[in-house]
This record gives sequence, structure tokens and C-alpha cells, in this order.
Amino acid sequence: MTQPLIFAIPKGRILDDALPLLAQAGIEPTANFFDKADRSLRFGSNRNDMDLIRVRAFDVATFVAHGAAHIGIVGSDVIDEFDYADLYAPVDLNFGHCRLSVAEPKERAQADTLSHMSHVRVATKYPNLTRRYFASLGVQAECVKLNGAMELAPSLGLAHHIVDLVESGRTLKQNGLEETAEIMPVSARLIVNRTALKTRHAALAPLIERFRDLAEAGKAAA
Ligand SMILES: Nc1ncnc2c1ncn2[C@@H]1O[C@H](COP(=O)(O)OP(=O)(O)OP(=O)(O)O)[C@@H](O)[C@H]1O
Ligand SMILES: O=P(O)(O)OC[C@H]1O[C@H](OP(=O)(O)OP(=O)(O)O)[C@H](O)[C@@H]1O
Repeated sequence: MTQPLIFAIPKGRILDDALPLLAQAGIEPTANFFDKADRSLRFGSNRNDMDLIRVRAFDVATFVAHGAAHIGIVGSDVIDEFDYADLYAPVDLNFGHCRLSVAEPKERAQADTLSHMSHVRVATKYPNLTRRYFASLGVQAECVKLNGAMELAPSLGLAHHIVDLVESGRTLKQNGLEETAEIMPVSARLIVNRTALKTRHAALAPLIERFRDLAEAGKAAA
């Protein structure tokens, strides 16, 4: 019997928007997915050809890029940070909108001009995108990798700058920081393993089309 398709979804904030979209696409996890006491990491679904895994956002891309999962939903920030050759991102799902930005303490933001600097220390979860962005300005970025709460770094002397996601700007404001440059816009994407798209084409192609239609319908309704 053919192995079930594995659909990877992230644990964090994308999950709340991803679940209704999955339901519209005809995919419903089994009841234990919603049971907080259940420690399973792999779940069945209403489709007997599909299981779901719930993993950290960065790990969704890793599972799919290596073919351990066939399809998934993840932010474009994660896709761009890894830049995996085997990862195909055919559909912008039109939710999870935010941006990846540079920020620094409010009192320094006006005075600092990157064009005068040759080197900066940056706290971020996105070292590859950060180095690439600063290199495009002719500045060498030394990255301190954090997994959250980047906004604490400048006030505690860990780094002058941060590169992090910004949506409303409240987190920056409440931590005395100011956004000084936008690196890229971010939204949630459907991702598919390129090899799986060939070997499991009959199952994956209609799913991609279904998600594309749902994303288009969402855009039209907005
Ligand atoms: N403020 C935000 N507004 C909109 N989308 C966001 C925001 N923050 C994060 N995202 C999107 O949600 C994804 C997951 O973010 P989330 O904060 O849930 O993960 P996390 O808690 O940092 O990750 P981890 O699972 O590694 O702990 C991000 O990769 C991004 O695409
Ligand atoms: O501009 P805002 O609307 O304030 O949103 C931005 C915040 O949202 C994300 O963090 P999240 O809440 O996911 O927590 P995290 O630090 O655990 O990633 C991001 O890392 C920022 O800290």
C-alpha cells in the first residue's frame, strides 16, 4: 500500500489560520490533534491517504525540504532564510502578513546611518537573510542567533540592531525600539517537496490547485 502523504503544519500562530483553510480544502485532523493532553506528534485525518505532523515553524521547512513530509504550510520568512533547493512554494496563502525589518533603539535610530558603518552586530533568528541584507549595503553583519525575544538584545548590550518580524509594531514600541528598514514582506505559503511533486503528482497536484483557488477566493473577498 502507498505510504500516506505527510502534511506538516506549524505549532505557532500560523496554526489558527491554517486549520480553517485545511478544513476548506477537505482536510480535518483526527480529534486527538485538539486534545492538549495528547502527546502524539503525528495525527491521522479524515483522508485515509494523509497524516498530519505538527512541528515548529522552522522545522516545517526542514521536514518538507528533505522529503520527510510531502507538503506543508509555513511563513515565507522561513522559506527565504533556508533557501532549500528542493522546496517548491507554489501558493501565497494570503494570511500571516507581516514584514522582516531592522530595528534599533529609538534614541539611536535617527543618528545611525548604515552607510557610515563597515560592521554591525545584529541579534536575530534569521542570520542568513540578515547577512545578505547588510552585505547588499556593503556592511558586514555579525549575527547573534536568538530564537525569540530579540527585542531585549539592544537594551542589554547584546547587539545594537535586531532583525525580526514586525506586524503592528507594538513589540518594538513597548521595548523602546524603532523600525529603521524593511527587508521583505512576509506571508504564509503552501510548500511542496519537488521530488514528491513528481512521484506523488496525482495526489499533490489537485491539492495545490485547491489551495490556489482558496487563496484566490480569500483575496477576492478581502
Ligand atoms: N507578528 C506576526 N504577525 C504575523 N505573522 C507572524 C508574526 N510573527 C510571526 N509570524 C509568522 O508566523 C510564523 C511563526 O511564528 P511564531 O511566532 O508562531 O513562531 P515562533 O514561536 O517564533 O516559532 P517556534 O515554533 O520556533 O517557537 C513566522 O515564521 C511568521 O511567518
Ligand atoms: O509587531 P507586532 O504586532 O508586535 O508583532 C511582532 C512580534 O511577533 C513575533 O513574536 P511572537 O509574538 O510570535 O513571539 P516570539 O518572540 O516567541 O517569536 C515577532 O517575533 C515579534 O516579536
